[in-house]
Amino acid sequence: MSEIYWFQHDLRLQDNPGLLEHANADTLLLVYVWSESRPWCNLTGMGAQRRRFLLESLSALRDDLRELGQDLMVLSGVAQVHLPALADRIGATRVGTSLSPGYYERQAREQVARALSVPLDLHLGNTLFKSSQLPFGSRQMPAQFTPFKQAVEEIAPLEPVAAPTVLPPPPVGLQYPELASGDIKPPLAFPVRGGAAAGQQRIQRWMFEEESILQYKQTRNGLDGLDGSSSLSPWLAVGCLSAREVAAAVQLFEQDKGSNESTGWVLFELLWREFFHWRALDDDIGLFRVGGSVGKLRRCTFEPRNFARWCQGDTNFPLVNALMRQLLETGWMSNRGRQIAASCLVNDLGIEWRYGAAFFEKHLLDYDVASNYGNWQYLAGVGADPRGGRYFNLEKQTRLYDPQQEFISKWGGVRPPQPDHVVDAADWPIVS
Ligand SMILES: Cc1cc2nc3c(=O)[nH]c(=O)nc-3n(C[C@H](O)[C@H](O)[C@H](O)COP(=O)(O)OP(=O)(O)OC[C@H]3O[C@@H](n4cnc5c(N)ncnc54)[C@H](O)[C@@H]3O)c2cc1C
Repeated sequence: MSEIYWFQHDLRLQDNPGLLEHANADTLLLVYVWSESRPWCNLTGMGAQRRRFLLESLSALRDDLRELGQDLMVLSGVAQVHLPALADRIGATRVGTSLSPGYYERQAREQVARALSVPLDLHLGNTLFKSSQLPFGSRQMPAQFTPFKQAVEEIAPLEPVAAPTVLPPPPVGLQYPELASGDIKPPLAFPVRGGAAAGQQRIQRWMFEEESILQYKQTRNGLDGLDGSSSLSPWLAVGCLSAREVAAAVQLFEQDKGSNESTGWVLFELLWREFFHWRALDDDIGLFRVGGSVGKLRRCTFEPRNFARWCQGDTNFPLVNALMRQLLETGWMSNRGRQIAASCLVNDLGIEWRYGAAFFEKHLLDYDVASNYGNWQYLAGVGADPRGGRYFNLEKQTRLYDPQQEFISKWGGVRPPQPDHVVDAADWPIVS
């Protein structure tokens, strides 16, 4: 009995129930299919730092698998071509993968399932809860966060499951292409490396050694560096860590060292992640519509020069320039930074939110379809925000979060002034 497990956003051995489901096969082929990002909103490809982090995560997973006598086949292209061909070649009786939100992810799964002559089994993904634990029916996911939180906050997240200690061997006679070797280094300003071990080390350091979690509520709005918040999202996004492991680590910390508002706030933020994940499953293509899943339109435009200036950190707003330069160099921006940069694009520059979301998608180390598009919709007032959008006054944000302008100065945010662009007939607002 030969089986295939298709890794997607779950690049780990520990707490991977989907992988465990295939641990009793006679032979097991482990595959990752790297599909290049689709061209979208005038953008193509993946930013250098995001690509580096993903490559490191794949390489670390492959090393972990090799210690168990297994291997990881990393293929470029589309899953619905590779997986059926491999399944036929090895005579697989079933293929498995874990659930990830997202319209394109669903389409890819369905195309694979149609092209296979054996079943495609779908396992628990990277969420705190499984769908049967949610107290609302599958199509009645709350539209806003507060009712969601109230409905789930008493439910205990699932316990993480241990990594397999043995795995079936891979089928014989297959070629494993070399992984591309990255020549990009992690930036000094945000020195994180992909891989499950690096993610676990980050939990250990931030929570248990430095106990920074105890001050999280006071420090989480900082703009720079690694330590204001957990910085666990890059590992969560590619699945080197599961949300259940992070929740379990916080609970262990609370048992050992005590809880306070800050420790509870990390769990609260994980619920935001959870909310956007379940919403994205419901919203499907609605996540990418200009008016969101509810079709709420706001007046906006697409002015290419202003968009280019925002992307390059060359606007008339020093704080936003610094944030965008930080993103370009490191693949990182703090939560407060993302809110400020997004508000600037949508409110100060009047540009359609999806262009900003697509730029974040390209560059963020922690790009996650549900959290990225969900947060952008929220900011733009076409998503889950009951207030119908957020405006962050840039002068006030600078006074509050960069009063000495150290962050602006570090990232070269002060740019020479530029004349206003001439508005021409091509600048009619987009209304649908
Ligand atoms: C415009 C915009 C785009 C965003 N895009 C992404 C994205 O692509 N991927 C992503 O993981 N997060 C995204 N976020 C949410 C948030 O900014 C990041 O999760 C957070 O900054 C990650 O840093 P951290 O791991 O130190 O988080 P912490 O503050 O330490 O929080 C712990 C965990 O809680 C979750 N979390 C925290 N805040 C949020 C939030 N607002 N929404 C959802 N989950 C949250 C994350 O998994 C995070 O790792 C976005 C926010 C905005 C405003």
